[in-house]
Amino acid sequence: MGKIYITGLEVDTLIGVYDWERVRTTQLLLDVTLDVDLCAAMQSDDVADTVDYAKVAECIVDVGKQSTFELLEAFGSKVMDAVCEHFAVSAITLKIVKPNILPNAKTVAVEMSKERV
Ligand SMILES: Nc1nc2c(c(=O)[nH]1)N=C([C@H](O)[C@@H](O)CO)CN2
Repeated sequence: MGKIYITGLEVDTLIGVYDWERVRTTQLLLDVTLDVDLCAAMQSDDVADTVDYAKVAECIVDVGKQSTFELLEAFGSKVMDAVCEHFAVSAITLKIVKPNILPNAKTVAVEMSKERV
């Protein structure tokens, strides 16, 4: 086994509870950790034998373009479902950072994880 990380992935999406958040998209920053079997690619040096992190990033950006959730939790659930559906990961951990949204905090964030059943 092994892990693949994507950090600080910029994802624009319509998200938020309040009316003022729903008139334009917000940029979120995502940290993604994927549990992946890396053994084949360690031997073959072939991207076809692993999870291509560029394709995962593309998939997540697409989810953002298509989503209109209120809560980070619901958006995160959709992201994890999409990654587990399209890629050979045994688990995913996702941290979603929403910067500059509270007047007295730099960022807010939620973290969640999902294991393939
Ligand atoms: N646990 C959460 N709390 C809140 C969320 C959220 O997504 N998860 N969102 C909001 C608002 O949309 C926030 O961005 C502005 O106050 C509030 N609380």
